[in-house]
Amino acid sequence: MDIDPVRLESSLWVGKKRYRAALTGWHLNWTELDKKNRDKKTVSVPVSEVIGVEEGRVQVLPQMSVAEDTDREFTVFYVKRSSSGSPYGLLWRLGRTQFCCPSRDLRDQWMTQLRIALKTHSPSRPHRLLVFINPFGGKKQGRQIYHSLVAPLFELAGISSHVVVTERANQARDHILKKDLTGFDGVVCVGGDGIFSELLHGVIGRTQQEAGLSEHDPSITLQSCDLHIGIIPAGSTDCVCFATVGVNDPVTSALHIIIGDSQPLDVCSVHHCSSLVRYSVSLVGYGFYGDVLAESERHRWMGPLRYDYSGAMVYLSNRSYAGVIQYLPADSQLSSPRDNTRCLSGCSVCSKGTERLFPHSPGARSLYSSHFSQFSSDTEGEWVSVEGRFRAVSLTCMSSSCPRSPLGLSPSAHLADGTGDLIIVRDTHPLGFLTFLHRHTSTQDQFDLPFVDVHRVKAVRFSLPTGEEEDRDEERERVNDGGMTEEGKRPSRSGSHKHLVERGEERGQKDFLCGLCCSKAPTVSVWNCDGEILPHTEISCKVHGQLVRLYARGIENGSATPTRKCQDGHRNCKGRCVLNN
Ligand SMILES: CCCCCCCCCCCCC/C=C/[C@@H](O)[C@H](COP(=O)(O)O)NC(=O)CCCCC
Ligand SMILES: Nc1ncnc2c1ncn2[C@@H]1O[C@H](COP(=O)(O)OP(=O)(O)O)[C@@H](O)[C@H]1O
Ligand SMILES: [Ca+2]
Repeated sequence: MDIDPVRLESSLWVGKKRYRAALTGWHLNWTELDKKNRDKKTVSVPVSEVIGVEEGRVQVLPQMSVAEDTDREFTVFYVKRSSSGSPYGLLWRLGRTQFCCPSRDLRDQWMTQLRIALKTHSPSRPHRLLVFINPFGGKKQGRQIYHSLVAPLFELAGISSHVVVTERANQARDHILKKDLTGFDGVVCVGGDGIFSELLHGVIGRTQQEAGLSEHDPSITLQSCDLHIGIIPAGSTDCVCFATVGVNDPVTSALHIIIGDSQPLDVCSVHHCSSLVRYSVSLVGYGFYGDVLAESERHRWMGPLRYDYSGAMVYLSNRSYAGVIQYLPADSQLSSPRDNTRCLSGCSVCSKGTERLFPHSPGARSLYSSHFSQFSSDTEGEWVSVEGRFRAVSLTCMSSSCPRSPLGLSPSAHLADGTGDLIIVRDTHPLGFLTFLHRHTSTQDQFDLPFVDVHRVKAVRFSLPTGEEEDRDEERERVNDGGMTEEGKRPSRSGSHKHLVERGEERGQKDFLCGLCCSKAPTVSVWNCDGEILPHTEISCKVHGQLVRLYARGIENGSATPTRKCQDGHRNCKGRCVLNN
């Protein structure tokens, strides 16, 4: 049993009020005392959420400065939860309390003990970070967001950072793959899902290189990555941040990074023939989502609004595509995409996933993962095949919630359970499809429609129906031209973009406004892989459980995240009634 002794207790002043302050191993508490020494209200801060301790009365913004140092005062900075701002996740803010001690000696004791407690109880905090800013992401405010909101917090927490403002697409990915990363505890991006994806590819690629594993072999169990990834949201969709933190807020994310939170994340690898094409964490989508992305690339100047405009255009173009989907179902005893649960911080489904994946001590984790993970059984089971015409085919490893769809593409998906959710929207009339899309914006169940199916899966394959297979020469040409860089066949984002937009035009996707009046609709769509167009139509996907780690902790339970009504009509039961039955 852990013993949590009181290390220091004394009477301190905050402003004109007297407090009894106590530092235990795990918590810093201060209780207001009335004139008769009776307890009034107590503030309790876990040591793991203390950001920093400074001598004197200190302020941080606009820059760190000592307002006054009477040699008996010290200031404690900590995480303070604020309920305002978002109904979906808790905003974190920097709390600050200035204490005054009866003597300088006591002040020094408090400072020393607090700093020792921080070191002892927060061993996973980063000391040195490599930060990539995409100056063109979202509303182009990445630089300003980092320097005004994030850098002062890192400085306060004693984190040193090396900042790279990117000058081209893929610079962050290449940097992580090739440069010396000695001394860095983690990598951070300031931007959207695209720059995050660069970090994801860099970190996974580098880890496999160092482990001597080939990323191209779909049958291999990849090595999970130790280098953590942090996301400061400054992009257009910011889905990965929203789905792992619950809000898109730079200060909240910076505080999660500082305290060294750690959230494992499932990753889907996408292959074509025997080559890796890309990794994805949020969306691998064909049909509607692919078409929206292809169309939106033409309207980048609109910023984040490009997706709304393109979404409307693609909807009006009323398209469906023929295809053959094969999937390998996950164990339906463990969870289901329709069990009405939410993956929240400390999720028990994901914890069971961790036990299955890494049943031994943390030290044995990497050895175990490469030999015995559940994914040694990822090819076990019966493949199921579905052929038809589809409005949309989507695979997501997480809920993919974002401001546009606060509960996400699959509200009950889990961040780290080793599975993905496959959502199949068969061809239907325009009003039916509009109902499906519209339900993403409310708490109505988008899966409760006769033309929609959802399956929890370990792997998925997509091919064109016999007679409509992709032209092999065209495939080869695209791979050589746009999809990969020369070194080690790693996927290239920008190259593939332009090429695929052009290729899309050849395929009849000239302009959706034109598509509305043209009678000849294209026979194939493109794949949207976390906001990038893939250079292939026929792909196979495999989910790798907990392959990477983010500086996050999942969505905290305190937030009033609205859930769907369960089968018994309860709201916010979070599936408990279903699970209890
Ligand atoms: C009538 C109302 C229709 C509303 C439909 C809402 C459906 C929203 C689902 C959003 C899923 C988001 C999955 C995440 C994808 C991102 O990785 C990707 C790139 O983001 P970024 O790098 O920040 O640009 N974003 C998209 O592909 C946008 C999809 C938008 C679809 C409308
Ligand atoms: N300096 C740069 N110039 C051009 N493109 C860049 C640069 N840095 C990153 N990118 C690319 O920009 C794309 C979009 O970035 P992202 O940060 O996701 O913004 P958004 O969310 O607005 O799409 C990504 O594909 C990323 O690789
Ligand atoms: Ca998952």
